[in-house]
Amino acid sequence: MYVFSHSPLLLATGFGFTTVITFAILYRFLASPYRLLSNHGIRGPTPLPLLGNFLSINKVGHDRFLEEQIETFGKVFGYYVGTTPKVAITDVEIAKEIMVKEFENFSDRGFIGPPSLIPKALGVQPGMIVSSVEIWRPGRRALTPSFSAMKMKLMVPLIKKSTGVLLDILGGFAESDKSVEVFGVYGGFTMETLMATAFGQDVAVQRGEGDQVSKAADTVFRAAEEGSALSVDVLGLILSSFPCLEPLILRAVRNSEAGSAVKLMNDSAIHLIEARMQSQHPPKVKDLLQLMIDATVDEDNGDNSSRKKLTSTEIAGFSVDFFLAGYETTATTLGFTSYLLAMNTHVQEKLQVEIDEYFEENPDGSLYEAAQKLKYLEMVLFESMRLYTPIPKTQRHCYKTVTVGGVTIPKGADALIPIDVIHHMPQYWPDPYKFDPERFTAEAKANRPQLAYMPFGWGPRNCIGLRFALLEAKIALMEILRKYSFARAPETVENLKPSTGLTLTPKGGVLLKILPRT
Ligand code: HEM
Repeated sequence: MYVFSHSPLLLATGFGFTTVITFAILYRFLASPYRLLSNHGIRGPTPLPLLGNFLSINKVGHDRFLEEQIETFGKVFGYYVGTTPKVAITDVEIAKEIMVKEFENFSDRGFIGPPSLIPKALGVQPGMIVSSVEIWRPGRRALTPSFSAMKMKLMVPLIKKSTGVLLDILGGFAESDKSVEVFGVYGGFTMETLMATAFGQDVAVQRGEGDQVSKAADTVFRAAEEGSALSVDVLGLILSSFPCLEPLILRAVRNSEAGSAVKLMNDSAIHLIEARMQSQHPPKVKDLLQLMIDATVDEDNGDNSSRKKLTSTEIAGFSVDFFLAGYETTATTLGFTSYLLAMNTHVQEKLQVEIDEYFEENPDGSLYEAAQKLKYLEMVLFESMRLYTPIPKTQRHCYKTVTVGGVTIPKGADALIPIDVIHHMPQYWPDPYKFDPERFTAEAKANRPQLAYMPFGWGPRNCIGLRFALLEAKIALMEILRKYSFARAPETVENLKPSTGLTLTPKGGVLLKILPRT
């Protein structure tokens, strides 16, 4: 019996059996997270253990992957990045319920890649973009009045000042007949504007002059331009499947050039804010920084009984946040719009007629009024942001299993709203890749569901800088187009292929000619 039970055959069989059982248990363990969505009736592509659908996403790109799944599964489907469950929502009514009606259950964005890690890695106060609802709510409540239409009027002199420098720079290209890489030029412009407004720093960034802070800002800008070695999807995969690696990733963020630059910006902002708080002489021109210093927030639950000021650390977190959220998005909006105007000269001419007529009829008209009144300018900008959506995706983390529009979204899943995919859906946008500002007449807008267009997101957690961004972009375009026209350069590519990360950027930039208007 003893000898029999230890025969090599039996040993081998026993070993094989144990191995099979071990693999079966391991597979079951590894596959278990992937039952969440199907258990709630959400269909989607088959995930692989640990990787989820990462390989398919990586192979064709996130956008193409989403389009393929819509073809197979319809407007709502589920997939996994690593083990993180995602429910992609391209049904605009369901998106609206998630972003507005069910907001309390979807109040955070959850993990959105590198930006989520920055505050944790650097030990700085998170701003609004990545903060959880407890930090976000009082901050947003305190700062919303700083972005009101009236307060935005105060920003005009600062925006105008950096627009003046932008005009000089473009004028230089017009004179020399050299092609200009517009994305780089606009990056300098939006950075200088944000340095002046959100950091209270008067630095000639566009002229290449810079102090420590603007150099740090430039480092962050370049890091974003070059793209992170760890993409949003790769980081999502690593952290969901191998959470034990988080300390390593945090260390990498801390030691990166961009990480040190953000830390420097944050620390300098604290220094500057504290100096301003102690000063008896607030600045003559109110900037965003001063509005934040002046802002107050309810300490109790909204009964106005006691109000407190934001601390310097909190304000610094918001300043850095506004910088990160505001400079590249507005710069790329201006870049893509300039490209589209160069490629569609009839639109550019119509826009110039609108601008010229307005200023002929209102020789003393303010830039702020003009920005509100010029309808075609807004139509052009809106269509540009539809075609080239600066922030292609947003998301909301689900805290409690809930059924919206007949779809049950399980607790722990991210509801992903692919704004750019919605912006190209043929049922709302016939011939979706055509540039056509007429899609934004009042009549055309009334015939579409509201959320078919949402470049600034939607609901209580939409873009707080919306008014600021539109004002800045409109002022820059008005001032440029009064003096110059954009034109194709020999290097201008016919079909721009932008790359999609957290923001949309054109690979290799865009070269255009600047022509003086006669
Ligand atoms: C054309 C320029 C811009 C575009 C297209 C844009 C777009 C967006 C989008 C899509 C979101 C996410 C909204 C959502 O999840 O529903 C967002 C959030 C945000 N944006 Fe913008 N943005 C722009 C400029 C700015 C500027 C200039 C600032 C600041 C001065 C800014 C500050 C923020 C902040 C702080 C958030 C987070 C809001 C929150 O969580 O409450 N953005 N933006």
